[in-house]
Order: sequence, then structure tokens, then C-alpha cells
Amino acid sequence: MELLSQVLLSCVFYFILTWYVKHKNQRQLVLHWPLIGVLPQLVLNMHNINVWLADVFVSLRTRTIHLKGPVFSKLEYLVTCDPENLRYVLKTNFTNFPKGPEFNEKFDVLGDGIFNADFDSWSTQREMAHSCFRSAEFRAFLADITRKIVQDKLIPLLILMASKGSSFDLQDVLSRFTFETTIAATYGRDSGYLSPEFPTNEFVEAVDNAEEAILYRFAVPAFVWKLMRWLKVGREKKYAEAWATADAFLGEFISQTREELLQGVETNTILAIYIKSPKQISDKFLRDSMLTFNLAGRDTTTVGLSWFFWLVCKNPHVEAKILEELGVVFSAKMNKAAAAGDEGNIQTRVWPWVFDEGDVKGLVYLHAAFCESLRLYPPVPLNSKGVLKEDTLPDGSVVRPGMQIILSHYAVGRMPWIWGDNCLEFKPERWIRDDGTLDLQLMSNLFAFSNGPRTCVGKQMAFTQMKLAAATLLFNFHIELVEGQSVSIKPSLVSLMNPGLMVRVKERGRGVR
Ligand code: HEM
Repeated sequence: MELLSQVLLSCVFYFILTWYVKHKNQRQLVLHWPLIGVLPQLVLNMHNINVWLADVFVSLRTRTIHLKGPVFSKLEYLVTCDPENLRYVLKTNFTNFPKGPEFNEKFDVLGDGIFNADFDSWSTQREMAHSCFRSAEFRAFLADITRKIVQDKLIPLLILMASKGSSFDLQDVLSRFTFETTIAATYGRDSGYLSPEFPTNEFVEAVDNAEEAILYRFAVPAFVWKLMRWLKVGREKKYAEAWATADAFLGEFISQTREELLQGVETNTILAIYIKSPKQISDKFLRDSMLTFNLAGRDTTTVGLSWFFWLVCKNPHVEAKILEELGVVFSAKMNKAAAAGDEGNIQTRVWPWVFDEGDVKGLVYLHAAFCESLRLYPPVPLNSKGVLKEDTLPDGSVVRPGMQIILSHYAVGRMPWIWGDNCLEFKPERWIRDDGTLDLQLMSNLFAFSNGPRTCVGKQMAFTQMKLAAATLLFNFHIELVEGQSVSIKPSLVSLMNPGLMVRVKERGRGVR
């Protein structure tokens, strides 16, 4: 009996080995094993999934790959980096590609919030979100609080770091800045997270843990994470704890804001705008919506800023051009103030100088630099859609119900056949036409904020935060990367820098420039 099982085992090993050797050279990057499919490779490459996918597309000279999981699982992905496919899925025939139940299941902590919603529920929520984010009151409120946080918290923290002269993780500081802005914009609260003591925050930890667990849910067959959830172990245990923490925070914010509004307090926070809407809104709906905004808006903006600083610091000629553009705005303001006889005030205000939304709105080069860093490092590197009815994508790929379509924003931004042979270079100039305006045609291949009816509702909010912070920091401080650090993309739903962004800062100097 023992001999028989040894012979059988040897046969299985021999079969797997010969199969592997035969297929290795052909499609080494995407190896479908008998029975278990592509699962080993997905698990092995999960730590570097975006780079791996981009490599696969370039090496195999393909725009779309089909990945199948174990035969007993429902794991079947069509991964694409073809802009025509992306536009078709996100825009042209978008009703055929809902998020679907599999997506909702994985993001269940967001309940029925807009991110998880499809069809009628989605369009009602989209309308609400639009009227909030586009309202003049909210935009003015957001610009105001962002400027105040930059001025009263971010700048003083950087001055302190400059005076110490030691290195620190700029991504951590930026993440504190975006958290502070998000909490102020959503609930009107001061989180205290952007203070020199670098405090911990339970809500932040909860959101981080939830994001990690959700990513893992995408990598393994559903029964694996469901079993872990049932057993309350590993990432699923942390996910459940994160869920409870988020509920506690949100419950308190909602009841406090309802109370304040009853007392006639004037406020334009996102939560207050939602409560004031003529529709009857339940606490559960508010909880799901606010958590969605907090999850969708915070890390994404941190990432957008972190990679921007990384690229700008690595490319001093780009930094010089941004400073030149900012210098023009600054001088114009100074001249205007001088003409208005505001000299005394100018002397006290020139350092540190804090830009406002109006100052940075029309800056073409700064905007182009952000487009370029969002192309190379899209904060949401992958997007996923379900399939309602069988359909054929523009490149001829057939998709069927049960499949997940994965849109690789990261790979789209790095394909030589889209951006040219210099696609890996940081070149803001590529976004600017000869007449000095932004190339809107090229924008249609930038998927960082998605495309079509489900384009990010927080895009303007993100740009306001990113541009105000970036312009003000670059203008007042010289930011220097710590030599020799090696960074990569953290395996998460958003492309955070791993392990962080170590820098030293120096004040650029006081006095009128
Ligand atoms: C640089 C920053 C940001 C990036 C790169 C980004 C990116 C994206 C992307 C790619 C989507 C599409 C997701 C999908 O189709 O499932 C999306 C949707 C969304 N974003 Fe953003 N986002 C950013 C900032 C924000 C901010 C600040 C907020 C608001 C507070 C926000 C709120 C949302 C919401 C609510 C959706 C869902 C829209 C819908 O399904 O109709 N985002 N974002």
C-alpha cells in the first residue's frame, strides 16, 4: 500500500514537473497550473501585483490577459490595460459592467454606500454626492479649511522638522494632513492627528486594516477568506475589529452633528449637507456614505501627493519650473498688494507664504506635473467590474457573467504604445500643447480618477488639497530625499509608498523674494 502511494505521488510530481518545463518558456509570466490555475502566481506576485501585471503586458506584447483560478473556485479575471477596453467598460456600455455582488461582498464594510451601489441606488446617491461636492458653499468651505490646515498645522510641523534637521517620513505627514482635512471636511472636527507628537489614531488604523483585508479578499478564492471570517482569524479578525471601530466613530459624529443642526449651528460639512437634504436620511445611510467618502478620499490623496513629491524631488528641473510658475503668482500678488498700499501687511506675510485655491487654479505646469505623477503612480492602481450579459470588448475579448474585469490603471500609464518610448520618464511637458494649454485629448488616457458616469466624485476636492499643499510646501521648503532609500508600491488597494518617503527639509528663506 505504502509503495503504491509512493508510486502514485511520484507520477503526480513527474506530471507536474514535465508540464511546468514544457510551459515555462512559453508563458512564464502567466502560468496556469493544472487544477489550481493561476493561483500560485497570484499569491506569489501579490506583494508586487501592479508591477507584475505591467511586466506581463509588455513582455507578452498583449493588452489583455485571462487569469483563471482553481477549477473548484469562481476565480476568473480578465485583466486589461487597453484604453479602448477601459472606456468601453467605464463609459460606452457601463450599465453592463456593474460592481456586482462579488465586489459588494468584498467591500461589505461600506454597506450600501455609493462605492458599493449599482443601478437605481447608485444613481440616486450619485446625484446627492454631486450636489454636495459641486455646491459653491461646500467648495468655498473646503478651500478655506484646507488653506487653514496647511497654514496652521502643516507648515508649523515642517518648520519644526526643518529646525531639527533630522529625516522623517513625509508620506506619514501627508497622510496626517489628508486625514485632518478629510475629518474637517466631513465632520468639521479637528482630529489632532497632524500635531508634532505624531499621535496614533484608532480610526486611521481601522481604515488601514480594513483596506488590507479587502485586498486579500481579491487575491484568494472566496471560500478561503469566508472561512477565515467564520473562524475570526488573521486579516478577517482585524477586519471585524476595524468595522466595529469605524461604527463607533461614525455613530458619534452623526449624533453630534444632528444635535448641532437642531441647535441651529451653521455648518457646510459633507455630513451636515447630507442631513440637511430634503430626503429622509437614516443613520445607516449616513454611516455608509460618510465611511465611503473617508475611505475613498484619504489614502488616495496621500498617495497622489507622496509620489508627486518623490518624482519632483528626483527631477530638479521640474521643481525649478514649478517654482518659476509659483513665483509669478506670488509676485503678481505682491505687486497687487503694494499697489493697494498694503506694504506693512506684506512684510509680515511673506514667509511662510500660503497659497489659496484661486492662486493655484490656473497653474498649467503644476497641473501637468500632477497628471504626470498620477499617470505613473495612479493612487487606485486597479479597478474591478462584474459582467451582466455576455459582451465583446473592443479588442475582441469575450466577457461573460461570473468573470471579473480588472482594469489596470497602473499598466495603462506605462505602456510604450500609448505614451511612447519615454513612457517611464517623468515629463510634465507631455501634457502641455504648443499653445501652452493642457492637452485634453491626452487626458482621455488618464484613468487615475476613472472615467464615464462613475468618475471620482471627489476629484476636485482631491486637486484642491493636493495643489494647495504641494504649492505651499515646495515654495517655502527645500525638500531633499534621503539618499539610498528604495521604495516600492505597498500591496494595498491604494498605491502607498513602501516603506515610506524619507526626506529632510530646509526653509527656503525669509524676506520678500
Ligand atoms: C487623488 C485622489 C483620488 C483618486 C486618485 C481617486 C480615484 C477614484 C477612482 C479611480 C474611482 C472609481 C472607482 C470605481 O469605479 O469603483 C473613484 C470613485 C470615487 N471617489 Fe475618488 N479618488 C480620489 C479622491 C477622492 C476624494 C477626495 C473623495 C471624496 C471625499 C473621493 C470619493 C469618491 C467616491 C465617492 C467614488 C465613487 C463614485 C461612484 O461610484 O459613483 N475620491 N475615485
